[in-house]
This record gives sequence, C-alpha cells and structure tokens, in this order.
Amino acid sequence: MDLSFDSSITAKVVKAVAEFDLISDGDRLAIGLSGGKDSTFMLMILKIFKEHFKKDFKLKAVHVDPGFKDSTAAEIKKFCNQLNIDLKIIETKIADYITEADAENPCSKCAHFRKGAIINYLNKNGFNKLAFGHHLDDAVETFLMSIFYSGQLKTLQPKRFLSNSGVEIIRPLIYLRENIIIKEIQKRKIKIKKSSCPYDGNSARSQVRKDFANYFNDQQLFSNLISAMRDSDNRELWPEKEEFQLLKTKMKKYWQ
Ligand SMILES: Nc1ncnc2c1ncn2[C@@H]1O[C@H](COP(=O)(O)OP(=O)(O)OP(=O)(O)O)[C@@H](O)[C@H]1O
Repeated sequence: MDLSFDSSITAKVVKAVAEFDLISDGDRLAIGLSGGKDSTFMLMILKIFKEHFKKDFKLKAVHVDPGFKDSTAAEIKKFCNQLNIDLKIIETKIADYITEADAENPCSKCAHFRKGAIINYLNKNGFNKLAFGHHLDDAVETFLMSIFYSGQLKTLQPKRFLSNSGVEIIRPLIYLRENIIIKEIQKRKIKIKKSSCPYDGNSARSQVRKDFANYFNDQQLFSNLISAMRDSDNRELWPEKEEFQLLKTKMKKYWQ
C-alpha cells in the first residue's frame, strides 16, 4: 500500500494535530473505522504518524458492524491486515432496531448506538482517545445545518472530552477538504464498498450536501464560512486562528 502523501496533505493534518493538541505521548488511540473513504484515509494517515511522529502512542482500529445483511467487515479486516493495524470488530444488532417501522431519525439513532458501543469497548480496554474521520466539508455542513434547523451557532469540534466516559473524541482531518480525500482514495484504487444501510444517502445531511454543492465549490465563499465558524467566546465554535509562525514551530516538533 502506497502511504506516501503530498506534504500539503500531511501538513493539513499535522496542523490540526498541533493546533488542537490532538495526539500526546502515551495515548491509546482508537480509530473509528466505518470502511467508508474518510475513515479509511484517516487510517492511512495515522499509520504514517504512528511510524514517523516523535509521540509514542498506541493505535487500533475499531469497527462497529451494525448487522445489515451485506456486512463490510471482511473488507475492513483485509485492509487493516495490509496496513498491519490491529482491528476490533464489534458485532451489534443496531440494524434490527433502526429498521423497525416506528424508528424515528434512524441515522442519529444509529450514530448514537454506534458511539455507545465503541466507548464501552474503549473504557473496558483502557483507550483514552477516539478518532473520527470528519473533514472540513463536514464541519461547514454541520455549521449550516445547525443554523438552519436549530437556530444555533455550532459546529463539529476538533476535539471534545466526554466527561461521563473519560474518552476524548478527536478529528484529525478537520482541516482537510473532502475532494482531496476522494482523490487520494481513487489514486490508490482502494475499493470502498457501498454501505448496505437502507438510509444511506437519504439523510438531512445528504440533502444539505446536494443543496450546497455549488457554494462549497466556491473557494472564497467556503473560506468565509470557515472564518464565520471561529469565535473564541463560543465553545461550540472554533477558537480564533493561531499565529502562523507559532503554529509552524509547533508542527515541526511532531516529526522525528
Ligand atoms: N460502523 C462504524 N464503526 C466505527 N466507526 C464508525 C462507523 N461508522 C462511522 N464511524 C466513524 O464516525 C465517522 C463519521 O461517520 P459518518 O457516518 O458521518 O461517516 P462518513 O462521514 O461518511 O465517514 P466515512 O467515509 O469514514 O464513512 C467516520 O468517519 C468514522 O470515523
């Protein structure tokens, strides 16, 4: 597997890691691996960091199998073997529950149970961090969705400590655009098996994604939205930008 990425790509991930202090010595870090393009890409990037970062941390992939008929677990296992990354597959019956006729908001219920299953495993096995593959387009989408649907200024946080479990969620891809991830996956001819979830592509998020495609392709407009997501006084938004030289110095300290 070709794990060499252009430095402009790794720099964006290291920028997030350094600015938000996402990975430290002694961390036991689990990667939430869905088998989709984003978490698959994150697995490759974190594998490089594991080998070349000064930080000494443990890395493991965790996949929750929701229990749909056509499971992707076998492909996921193969990919982790190729990268020599330890994998835990958590079998669940989430599919049965969310496909019941009266189940409302199946996507948020599924995400809720999935996160619960992972956190439970992490707690039992002494992991303190969980990485999700959300990227910059996800963050801006979330920002717009919370304005439109709940009238609140909120977005995905680069990290969030869950005090009831002691686990910290981290999002190392938060500065990376989705089109970059897609290109890197296609370049390596990595086959991403389509999800067998019957709700895939039908969520409110998928609709927002389609509605905003033109705006998201406009660099200036997209970068204005990112600026609007920063406000150090609102903990649901991102802090103000860090001073460039200071951040550059921090980033250098991660590489061996
Ligand atoms: N079944 C799963 N098992 C473990 N982690 C998961 C699973 N599904 C999702 N995740 C984690 O949650 C993140 C966000 O999930 P979401 O369903 O929004 O997927 P996504 O944005 O399409 O990402 P991906 O391309 O990785 O599937 C994923 O990037 C991944 O890190």
